Amino acid sequence: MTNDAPPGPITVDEIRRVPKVLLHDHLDGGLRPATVVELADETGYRDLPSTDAHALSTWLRGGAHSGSLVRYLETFSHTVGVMQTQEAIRRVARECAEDLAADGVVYAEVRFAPELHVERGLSLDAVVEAVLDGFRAGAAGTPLRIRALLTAMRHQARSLEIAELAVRWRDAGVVGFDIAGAEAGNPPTRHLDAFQYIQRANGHYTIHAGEAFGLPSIWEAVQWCNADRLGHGVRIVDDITVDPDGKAILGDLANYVRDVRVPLEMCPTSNVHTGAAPSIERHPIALLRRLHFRVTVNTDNRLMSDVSLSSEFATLVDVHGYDWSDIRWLTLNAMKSAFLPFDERLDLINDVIKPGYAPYVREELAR
Ligand SMILES: O=c1[nH]cnc2c1ncn2[C@H]1C[C@H](O)[C@@H](CO)O1
Ligand SMILES: [Zn+2]
Repeated sequence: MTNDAPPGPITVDEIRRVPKVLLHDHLDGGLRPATVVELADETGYRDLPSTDAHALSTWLRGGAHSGSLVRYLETFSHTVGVMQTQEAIRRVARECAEDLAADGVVYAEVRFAPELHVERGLSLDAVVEAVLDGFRAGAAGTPLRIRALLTAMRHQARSLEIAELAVRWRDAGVVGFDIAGAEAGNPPTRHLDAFQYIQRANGHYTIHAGEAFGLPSIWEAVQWCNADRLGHGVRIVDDITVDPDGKAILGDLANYVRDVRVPLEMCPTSNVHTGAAPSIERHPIALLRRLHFRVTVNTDNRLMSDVSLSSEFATLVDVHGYDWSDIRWLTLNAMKSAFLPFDERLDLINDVIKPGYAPYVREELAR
């Protein structure tokens, strides 16, 4: 319910000005196109499909909008290709923080796979160090608080090593662990030892699941691996049927995910590009939000999908009629689901997010 809001439709500029929270964003999926070109030149990376920033971004976006996760992932070889020195990684991380701050993001968890950045001899620790340095420099003097998640590639066998790395850097800006990459054929239980290691260390992890593969992947992530959150999780709708008069009937897994409030890191535009959802109009986010799953809205890959967090919200406003109350609800969901300590989450909710939406949504009427 919107009230006290300025008259007229909600614009992307207005959305940019309210505080937002981003839980699912890949560092190597969010470079500025000009930076890719400049870093290729500086680091001697010769395989770019174009050295013109505009043509390159068109090429990357064309490849990403393929309807297939595997094809989508192929575009990352070029961004990862230019992120093989500490200097380059530091710059990408700094610009990432600057771009998120300029978009009005007040809290972000940005993920990357350290094992992809060691082609020229960097150690895993040196990669993490460079990212955290860059984040600090980019967020300095802005309201943005930015943390890192370490991702292990699910088709590789380094997840335990990456989990150990995440625990080693936990007090310096790394707040969690993740697995990503081609989902089909690489189920979460392949990495059970890594998840259990994090759990024994009282850490947190999210798992990409229910994107390119369906309910068995979500079931494994939740019931075998104990995921704190699900990356995407869109295919949970396969466990929900809606009868002709609109009543939803949930299966056991969907009920469980909703009952224990497993956060869903939804990335609407990316899901259309990888074929996980047929269109924004028919994206499961509408049903899942209506059924009060713990839905959050995210960007996934700002470069490949040509989005920002503000533009994702604006798309939901345009296509699904979301109002300020929806945007606030989704933002609070994200903040509650962050891997930040409870007292810091509470402070951000009470001191930053609620006041930021106060001109648009009256607290007692918020849904
Ligand atoms: O949406 C995704 N699903 C699975 N893997 C992904 C997605 N977006 C990016 N990745 C992969 C490619 C990157 O190189 C890696 C680490 O950020 O994570
Ligand atoms: Zn992702």
